[in-house]
Amino acid sequence: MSKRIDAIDLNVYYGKFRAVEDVNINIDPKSVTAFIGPSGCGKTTFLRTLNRMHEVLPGAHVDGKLLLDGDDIYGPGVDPVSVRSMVGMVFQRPNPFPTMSIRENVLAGLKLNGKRISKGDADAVVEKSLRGANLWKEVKDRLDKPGSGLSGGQQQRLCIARTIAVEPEVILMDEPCSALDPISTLAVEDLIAELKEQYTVVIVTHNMQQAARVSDKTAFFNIAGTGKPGKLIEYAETSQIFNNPQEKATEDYVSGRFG
Ligand SMILES: Nc1ncnc2c1ncn2[C@@H]1O[C@H](COP(=O)(O)OP(=O)(O)OP(=O)(O)O)[C@@H](O)[C@H]1O
Repeated sequence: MSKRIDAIDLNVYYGKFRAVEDVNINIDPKSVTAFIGPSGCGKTTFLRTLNRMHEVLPGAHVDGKLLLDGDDIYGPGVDPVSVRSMVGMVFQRPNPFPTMSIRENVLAGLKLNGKRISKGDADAVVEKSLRGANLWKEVKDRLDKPGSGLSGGQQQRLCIARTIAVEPEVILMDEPCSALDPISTLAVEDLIAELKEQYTVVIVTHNMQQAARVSDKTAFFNIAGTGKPGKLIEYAETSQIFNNPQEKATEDYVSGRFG
């Protein structure tokens, strides 16, 4: 339930504009990897290539290879929908479906994938996913109430439960705590530490303390100037990136000298 990711010479475009240039990175299964870097350096753009979400925009495309346990997700005949069921995504703002109950929200991804399951199996998926998202105890007595009635932090954990319910191999998180208060942030960070026991987790964060707290490895992206592509500058153990970076740009960024 956890796959390795290898990007090989990956370039990412919006039409003719190359937003991210020549990324080579190897991400281990059952680990947390943080993407950091200044605004506009392509963190989110690159993250969205990992489950083929990037290409849903008109003109957006990639070249290079993106291997999931050795299989190129951009290979001929690969169905992007099946890629997205293996590689789930959690967004910046919690986005539960507002008219659906908590229970329906957890099951929404499965239904979208066209899976038909019995009530008993659905109950088991709901409980397992909410437990996996550290939310079960808080909501078990109100599963039929709207998901939108939860706090922001609970809603984000509900979105994580919805992601887990489809049993992905990889979970991508795009600034998952940026709309949350510190206590909810801590709950999601604790959860990320648990998720890596089963999944490959990749998180974009602007919060360097958060990257230092939750990730095993950190990738620092940078951009030379407006209109230039973002590049992966340095990728290493998180402790090395923060305590002993090899590149001056990394050191300047993590020490707060720019960005
Ligand atoms: N839909 C789009 N169409 C065209 N260009 C885009 C689009 N989305 C992003 N870009 C451009 O791609 C580059 C990378 O943007 P991206 O959002 O990936 O950076 P980021 O590092 O995630 O930034 P931030 O930290 O501000 O979220 C930027 O130059 C941005 O303007």
